[in-house]
Amino acid sequence: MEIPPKPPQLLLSSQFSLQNRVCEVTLNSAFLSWKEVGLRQKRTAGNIYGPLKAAGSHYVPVCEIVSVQETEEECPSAGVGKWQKVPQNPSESNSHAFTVSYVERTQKHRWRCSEVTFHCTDGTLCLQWVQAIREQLSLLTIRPKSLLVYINPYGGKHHGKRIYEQKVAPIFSRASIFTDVIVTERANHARDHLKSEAELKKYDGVVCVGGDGMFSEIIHGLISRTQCDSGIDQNRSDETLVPCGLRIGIIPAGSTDCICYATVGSNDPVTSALHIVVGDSQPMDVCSIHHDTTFLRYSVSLLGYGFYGDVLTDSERKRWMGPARYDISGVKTFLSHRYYEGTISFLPADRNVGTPRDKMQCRSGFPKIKKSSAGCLQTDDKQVSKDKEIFSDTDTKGVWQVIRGKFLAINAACMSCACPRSPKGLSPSAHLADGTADLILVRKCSRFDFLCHLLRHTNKDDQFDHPFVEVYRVQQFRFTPRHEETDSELDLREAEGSGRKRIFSQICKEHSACNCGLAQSSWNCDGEILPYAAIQVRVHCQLIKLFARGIEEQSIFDEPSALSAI
Ligand SMILES: CCCCCCCCCCCCC/C=C/[C@@H](O)[C@H](CO)NC(=O)CCCCCCCCCCCCCCC
Ligand SMILES: Nc1ncnc2c1ncn2[C@@H]1O[C@H](COP(=O)(O)OP(=O)(O)OP(=O)(O)O)[C@@H](O)[C@H]1O
Ligand SMILES: [Ca+2]
Repeated sequence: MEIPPKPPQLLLSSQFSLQNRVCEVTLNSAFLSWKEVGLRQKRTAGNIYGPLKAAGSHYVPVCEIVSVQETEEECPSAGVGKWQKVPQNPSESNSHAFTVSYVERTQKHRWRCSEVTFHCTDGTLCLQWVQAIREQLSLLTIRPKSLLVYINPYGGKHHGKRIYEQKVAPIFSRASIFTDVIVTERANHARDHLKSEAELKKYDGVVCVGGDGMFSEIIHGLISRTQCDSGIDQNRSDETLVPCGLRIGIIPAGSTDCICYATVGSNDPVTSALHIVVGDSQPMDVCSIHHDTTFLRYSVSLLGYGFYGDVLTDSERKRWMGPARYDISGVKTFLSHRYYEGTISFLPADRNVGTPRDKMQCRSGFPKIKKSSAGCLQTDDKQVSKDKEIFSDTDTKGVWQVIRGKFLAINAACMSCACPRSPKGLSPSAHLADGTADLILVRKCSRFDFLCHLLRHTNKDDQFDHPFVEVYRVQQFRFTPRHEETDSELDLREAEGSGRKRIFSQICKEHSACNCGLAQSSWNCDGEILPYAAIQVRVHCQLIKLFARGIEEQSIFDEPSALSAI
């Protein structure tokens, strides 16, 4: 039998003046609330974005209070018309106040730091309230007290430093969070510092101010450090990696900001800062990528060969353009319409984690998938080639599948990859922490068809609903470009019934322009180019944690049912 939750314990209740109106203010272990005295209570859902309101009542969850401070009262100085500070000593003054800063939800999953100031004539009462609220905040042990912050001054539009100083640092200081700030001086500065120098015991989390590339540096530093400390060899693709202890916060200041957008729902620095302050925690899957026995990189967002690899390769030469480089290179790559041949082998995920075609988007508070079910799936390394038509629930479990073909794009998304350019992302139903990635294969098709597919990244239509697009939820996969294919993979191509003569393995990087089928693309790994085309990829369930909570469906405090529970 489920034990009903204890009702919140009433801690304080007093009358204060708020904007020249008398309010009844109440603090219990769950909420700070206030309502105007004399107003008849009518229960309504109130403002859909604001704190919970019921006809003049306001409820702020204690866990969303940023801070509380005694406020220096100001009052008009007689005759002069100037405002003067009132002395702090209660005997010298009859006006006292305290200010509560709290999270307020606005549109598009954005959070703001709002303030409410309560006034009264009793200084001791004010002090009592400040202490009581602070005591409640001190019970929230999930909140970080000390953070290590890395700022990339050259990410996105080069605004990282300014964004941190003007929008984020004041919020951290209001929440009494201690910070050590490092402005990076070169690429990989943050990664190398985290890997070997940083005194991680001093901190409750690491914050990166920058884009996906900067986040990638942070996870590489933290994951490598954790494996090194635990004696794990990252070059072994079959190793079970040790999860990182420290949470990571992302202050978006990059060009795509996909990881921030897909885990918070917006790319707004203030929202991210507030998620850090309240101590949110969102586990996240990470892919490890190997070339034979060499570890290459980790990926959390997009691992893309073909189209997205070519966009990135071209855009790197245009870094000076800032975020616009991706659009220019995108159009150029689209027009070149290159396809690439190769073999994809993959190990399908358990069916209990859903499919990429279901409409179950990853949202905050969704039933969490237990790590054991997704992280420790049994694998059967038998290579069996099958066509997608004969896949079924029973015969694909634990069995490697092999697909050969000509592809415009091969994309693996460990999460939705939602970003301002593509608000639903590359795989709208991919989950942040289920131990799987969605493998999207876009076969050779006409330019027009490919454009239709790309357009669906920007609207509500199903981007997988094309005959030339296949999508699989996988735990592991490997890719072999055509010139490195083994005899059995080439046999498979012959078995496809093309009837053409077998073409022997041949390295043909120069053929990128002639579209003869021997061309080789590069992998775009979270915005970095991988040095090999032949790779093995494995998803590690919940290897890292973010200061985030996933995208909120809508404010839970907007629900009328939530009101009756109070
Ligand atoms: C017709 C409009 C179609 C628009 C389609 C937009 C789809 C955008 C999907 C973006 C998915 C991003 C996934 C995240 C990747 C990050 O780890 C990585 C590092 O930050 N960013 C990129 O690689 C940056 C990748 C940025 C790719 C931009 C591609 C733009 C394509 C434009 C094609 C236009 C065709 C027009 C024909 C006239
Ligand atoms: N001080 C620095 N000088 C030069 N490069 C740096 C510095 N600090 C970090 N970097 C590198 O800059 C690259 C890009 O940074 P970042 O990800 O912040 O911005 P972006 O590429 O504009 O955005 P996005 O990755 O979202 O597309 C990262 O790969 C990082 O390694
Ligand atoms: Ca996932």
